[in-house]
Amino acid sequence: MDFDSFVLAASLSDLGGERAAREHADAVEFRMDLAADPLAALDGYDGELPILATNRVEWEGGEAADDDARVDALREAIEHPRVEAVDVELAAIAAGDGVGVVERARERDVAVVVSVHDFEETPARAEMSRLLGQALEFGDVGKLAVTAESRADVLRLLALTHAQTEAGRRVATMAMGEAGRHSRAVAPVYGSRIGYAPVAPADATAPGQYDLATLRGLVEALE
Ligand SMILES: O=C1C[C@@](O)(C(=O)O)C[C@@H](O)[C@@H]1O
Repeated sequence: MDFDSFVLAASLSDLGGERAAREHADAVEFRMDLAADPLAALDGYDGELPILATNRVEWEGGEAADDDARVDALREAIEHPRVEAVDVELAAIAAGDGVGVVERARERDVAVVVSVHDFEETPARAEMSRLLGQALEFGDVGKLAVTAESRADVLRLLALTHAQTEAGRRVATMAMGEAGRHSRAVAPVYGSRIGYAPVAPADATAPGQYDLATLRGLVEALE
């Protein structure tokens, strides 16, 4: 996965959902933290879509405990031939335990998405810019998911997305929550490289997500 252009990822906790995702998605985001036996699921994967592996830690909105097992599982996932990208939290890199994942991904030629989530607010532009700058020191893509409370929040995120893209940086941005919902359709217009969507609305992995078919339709219509 090179993220040269927009990638729509179907967020799945069960890789069996790939069949239903195929029609609209470019990739699967496998939420390992939400799966019962993620490494066995990877071994049994015979889908068509490439996999972005995420093992989201609990303090960043996921369900994985913050222990060695989480990071070890991510490292093992990288060895799987269909895993073409891996998500590592910037905070995990800063803490040190994410560094080995990035290094192994580099050795395997697996793309690295370094992510930051803010479940409270949309920070000031300078702060968002700083976070993406740090993420891009380690990742092929810097991903920033913030929480919007107003249209002004979304505008700030979109303006930043546009500026980063114009400067040749690969970023993925989205505003979580109701007020930010439309950002998921509009941010790709300004250069955001990744969108995330569940196949069915009930399986949303973040607040404000559209279902996959809807997001594909919106992104296509705005292209
Ligand atoms: O980091 C992200 C982005 C996301 O939080 C979203 O807002 O769509 C959804 C997650 O599944 C994914 O890992």
